[in-house]
Amino acid sequence: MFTTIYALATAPGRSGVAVVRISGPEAGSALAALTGRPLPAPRRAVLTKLRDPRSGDALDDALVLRFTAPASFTGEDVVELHLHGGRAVVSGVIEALATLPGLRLAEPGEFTRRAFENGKLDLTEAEAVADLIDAETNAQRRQALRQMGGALGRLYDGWRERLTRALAHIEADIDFAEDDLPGGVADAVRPVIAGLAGEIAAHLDDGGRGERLREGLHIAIVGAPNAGKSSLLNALARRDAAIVSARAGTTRDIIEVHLDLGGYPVVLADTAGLREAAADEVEEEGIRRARDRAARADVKVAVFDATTLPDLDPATLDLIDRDTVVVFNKTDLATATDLRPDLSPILVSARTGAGLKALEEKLTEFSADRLAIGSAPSLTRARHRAALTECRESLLRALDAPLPELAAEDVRLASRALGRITGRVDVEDLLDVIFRDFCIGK
Ligand SMILES: Nc1nc2c(ncn2[C@@H]2O[C@H](COP(=O)(O)OP(=O)(O)OP(=O)(O)O)[C@@H](O)[C@H]2O)c(=O)[nH]1
Ligand SMILES: [K+]
Ligand SMILES: [Mg+2]
Repeated sequence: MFTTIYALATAPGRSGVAVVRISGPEAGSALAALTGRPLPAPRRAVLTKLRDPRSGDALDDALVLRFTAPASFTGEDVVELHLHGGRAVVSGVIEALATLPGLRLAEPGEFTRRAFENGKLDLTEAEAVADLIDAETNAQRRQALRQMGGALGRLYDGWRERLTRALAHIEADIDFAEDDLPGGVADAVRPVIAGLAGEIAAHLDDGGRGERLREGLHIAIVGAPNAGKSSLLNALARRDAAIVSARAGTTRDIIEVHLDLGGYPVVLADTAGLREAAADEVEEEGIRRARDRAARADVKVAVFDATTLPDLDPATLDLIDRDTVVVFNKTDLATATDLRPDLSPILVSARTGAGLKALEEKLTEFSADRLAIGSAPSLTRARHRAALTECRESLLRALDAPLPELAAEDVRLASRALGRITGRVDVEDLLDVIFRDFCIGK
């Protein structure tokens, strides 16, 4: 039997309204203890006085709402207290709840975990709840909502069903086999397994867009010292995030800002200027980090100082590849900027703001290309990727198995790997890891 848990479900701090959520068998009696009145009808908001059950002290005039099991988010009896969002109101109610028997403060993610354990959500849907709460851009919200609606879970469950039928087929073959039957997987099942292995491979081969969309596209600004990288970062972020100075070698650490580019999440990084002769070991380390970040970035912005044209910094030129946007900066000072059309440079001035819109549009284009989600749901977590890779490997082994018994075992393993993604098979060991990422009250 579950204990009854409670927590502030809204962000801590002063607010217009704060919601305290209670879930478990004692939720109703906790509400009665606070109001001193009979329980209101389920799903009906009622305005009522809340009092400390020990002292009778008035705590708030609150809107209260209850849901009865199993028709609630967690599948248990649930009470929501919509309080005035003052610190003393919230702490008074939380302290009053702590004195009631059978109640305790919820752990991070415990409400959602209970929803999973009570069969209200599969694991991919539970993960999507966390993603929706964390969503900062439109594209992230769309992906989270789709997954929360069960799109990903249905895809994996559908695959699992096909495997279950294939397995039944193989097992029937084993049971009814004549002695002289050829070994391995029967011809009827072979295309089913091969087809599924192919679909999983295609699903895995999505360039990681679902995972990237959750985390943001990593864009690194690179270039020679004083090219104006930090100035450009500040202009794009519309705030003074990085120090700008006329001294070459100003930036050492990586400075990150989070941007919303046309609905796509981007992590834009400013880096140390690249040069051979670093002034000291700190700058040297900065340059090492810059190169490392450039190598790991999804997209690079290579910044050149337009006033030195036609000379272009060779170290920066070296980094240009198909994932690079080339920028000529300081065009407010330069006259000849029509050089090197082969690089398709975007002409900007971080100082005047000229060309920044074109640069933003170009980066939005890159983001859309790498993050846009198609009609099929994309996998969103390394956990899913690992399980799907394992599933596919088992299927390929099944196709090569010399005996139907061995093929059956591989198909069983494949099905188990899929079941662990949605939580259809035993996943007790995973739950702590998955729900650890949630905060208290979710
Ligand atoms: N006129 C003009 N000056 C610029 C422009 N962008 C940057 N600057 C100046 O160029 C100098 C260097 O700018 P930073 O943004 O610090 O250059 P950086 O590439 O980050 O330099 P490091 O961090 O040292 O590698 C500063 O004096 C800026 O004010 C621009 O578009 N026009
Ligand atoms: K500088
Ligand atoms: Mg800088």
